[in-house]
Amino acid sequence: MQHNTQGSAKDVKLVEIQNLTKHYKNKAALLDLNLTLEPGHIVGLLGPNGSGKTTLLKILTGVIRDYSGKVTIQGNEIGPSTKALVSYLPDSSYFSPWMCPLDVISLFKDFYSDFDEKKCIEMLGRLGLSEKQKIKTMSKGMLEKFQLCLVMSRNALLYLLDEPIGGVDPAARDFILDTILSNYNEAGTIFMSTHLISNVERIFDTVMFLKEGEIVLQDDIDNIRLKEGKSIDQLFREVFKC
Ligand SMILES: Nc1ncnc2c1ncn2[C@@H]1O[C@H](COP(=O)(O)OP(=O)(O)OP(=O)(O)O)[C@@H](O)[C@H]1O
Repeated sequence: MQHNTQGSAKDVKLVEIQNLTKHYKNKAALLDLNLTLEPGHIVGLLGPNGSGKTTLLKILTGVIRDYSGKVTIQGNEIGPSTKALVSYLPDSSYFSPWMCPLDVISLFKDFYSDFDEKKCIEMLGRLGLSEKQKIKTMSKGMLEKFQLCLVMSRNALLYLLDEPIGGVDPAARDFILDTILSNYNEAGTIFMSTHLISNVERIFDTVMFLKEGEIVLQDDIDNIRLKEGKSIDQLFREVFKC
């Protein structure tokens, strides 16, 4: 696998996006977006419905390819080499309903050299999930927990999590967030979208607000709280008041 070898490691950003624009037919979902992510951060990607969060995550994953602008991960344009660096939790399930976790784990083991099977099985147990329950019989929250176990069991450089706790009951949310915190590769970065800001903001060190495909705020969470004197949830409600 070819990875970028140009420039010093210090110069190469984990994620670098320049002038990214994505249209669906004639509607812009992302508009001339510029963004840099450094390793070792937990970044919240926040914005109202339809602001472009899923589109941005899908572009970084390589699922969406028809865009303009420059998008690189570790200096490499999005492609097979970057897919190996990225662990992606999509906003919906892509497994066959007849499969059980053990079937999917076996696929992940074959597909990703950085996948830690033992870690995944341990995590399933801690979250109270059975290795043999068919996907089609799982509730939305159970399936979300299972997908999260898979994604967090990779030793990736970039974790892209699209609304990871949307279907999880409130009592389990903190447990899931702690599962995320204690299972990611700390040399990497988590880039996470969520609408459950008050539940999740404690784990972010940086947040960005996306509005109609453009970044309208990006800052360190402590700076925001200091400058604004309010929580991220409160600020979000003010900025995006309907
Ligand atoms: N497959 C598609 N075809 C046409 N338009 C799309 C498609 N997917 C997304 N869009 C449009 O692109 C814009 C951004 O959508 P996107 O799903 O990225 O937003 P989002 O911020 O993730 O929203 P949500 O918070 O509701 O999940 C929206 O206007 C949406 O209608």
